[in-house]
Amino acid sequence: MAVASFKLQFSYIKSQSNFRPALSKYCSRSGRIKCAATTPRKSYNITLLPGDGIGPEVISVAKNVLNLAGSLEGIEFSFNEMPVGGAALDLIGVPLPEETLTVAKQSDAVLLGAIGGYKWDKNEKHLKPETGLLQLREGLGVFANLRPATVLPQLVESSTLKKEVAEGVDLMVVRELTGGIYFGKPRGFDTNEKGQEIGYNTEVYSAFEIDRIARVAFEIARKRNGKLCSVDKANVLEASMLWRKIITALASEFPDVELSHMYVDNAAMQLVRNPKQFDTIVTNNIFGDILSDEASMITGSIGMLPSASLGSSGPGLFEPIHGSAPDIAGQDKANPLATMLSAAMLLKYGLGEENAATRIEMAVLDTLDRGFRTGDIHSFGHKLVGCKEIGEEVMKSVDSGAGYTN
Ligand SMILES: NC(=O)c1ccc[n+]([C@@H]2O[C@H](COP(=O)([O-])OP(=O)(O)OC[C@H]3O[C@@H](n4cnc5c(N)ncnc54)[C@H](O)[C@@H]3O)[C@@H](O)[C@H]2O)c1
Ligand SMILES: CC(C)[C@H](C(=O)O)[C@@H](O)C(=O)O
Repeated sequence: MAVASFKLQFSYIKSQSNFRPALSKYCSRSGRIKCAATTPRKSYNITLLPGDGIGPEVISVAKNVLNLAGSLEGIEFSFNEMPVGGAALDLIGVPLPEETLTVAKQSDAVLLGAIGGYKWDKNEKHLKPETGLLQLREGLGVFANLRPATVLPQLVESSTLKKEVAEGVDLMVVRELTGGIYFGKPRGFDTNEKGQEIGYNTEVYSAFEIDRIARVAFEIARKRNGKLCSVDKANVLEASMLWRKIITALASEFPDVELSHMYVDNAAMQLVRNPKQFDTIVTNNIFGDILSDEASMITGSIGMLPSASLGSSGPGLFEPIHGSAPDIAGQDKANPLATMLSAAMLLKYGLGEENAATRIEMAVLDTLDRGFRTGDIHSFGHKLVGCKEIGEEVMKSVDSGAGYTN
């Protein structure tokens, strides 16, 4: 089937032509979320953070695709590759070196692979690769994490859900990324009154943090299908009670958006029961982490889901939602499509280069149309290839402009 006919498959993409001006309107009103570059430029500095495990493998092919799609649109990139996570621990002794954060902050956008691995799992908290990633998100101030989950017609068979359940699923998880239990204090280890060891964390949200992520989510829902589901645990947690109160109060500013609320346990169940009921989901940091992994599997594989993390100023951070996959690292088995689609989000949300982004998206669809699959999305009758080969196939599709009509 022709790629062009699938141009609307990524509805988060479809909505972008409307989304960006809407975001700009939002920016000028509240000044709380970064707008992509307003003055078109043709030369950008990109910080590449390959990280650990399959991170370097997926970044290597995504970088080539980004470069080629950019060059076809007259865009030049200069890449600065910096260490983060376990790679930085091994090299410098900390999971986020100061220089990495400085270079990232000075760039136009940041593309990250993944961090983490068995080697560092027993490290103290401040020496864990994951701590480096959280410091990076905090340091860049990227509070809004957009995780689109779209079931592509080519991959319906790769979903573990029945065809009729998975087909046509197209949702966006808007995850709050710099607050909640990930960052809340007090936290730590101690001993209780019985002399037993304890570990504790704090789920805390200010009205300000809820308001700013909710505004982003309402704007996104408005430009998609006008449905926003706020997921919380307001039957138990005070932080969720405030979350629900603030979001409910905000709804009057968005009369065109149909707001609903759902407890997270029910949402987890509903996502596999009837995922098509969801359009845009807004939720806190930890629920968003879990629900987006769950949503990824509806689409066939966690190796398909990209993400964009945006703040009120400075560069955005773009990364696949998967981890470093130590079980397949170094074996050329990783699916790099999530990272390529993250590169497309970088072009679109981070730089305002919609045409180059569309070139990548269409090339991914064309490659799938031509039957190429990595192991995680492979099904009968398709060509099983590795990370490098599917990367080369996507490059061919970008080069030929298959499915791309400007
Ligand atoms: N953003 C990040 O960098 C990030 C996200 C999640 C986990 N992690 C870290 O990654 C490490 C491993 O975590 P995990 O195993 O829980 O999650 P994971 O996402 O790395 O892997 C889960 C499963 O999905 C598979 N998988 C993941 N990405 C894939 C891809 N692109 N292609 C094919 N298969 C893929 C893996 O092989 C594995 O079986 C941990 O150290 C964790 O902290 C990092
Ligand atoms: C590695 C970890 C810190 C991270 C998170 O929990 O946010 C990961 O699961 C993700 O979703 O990017």
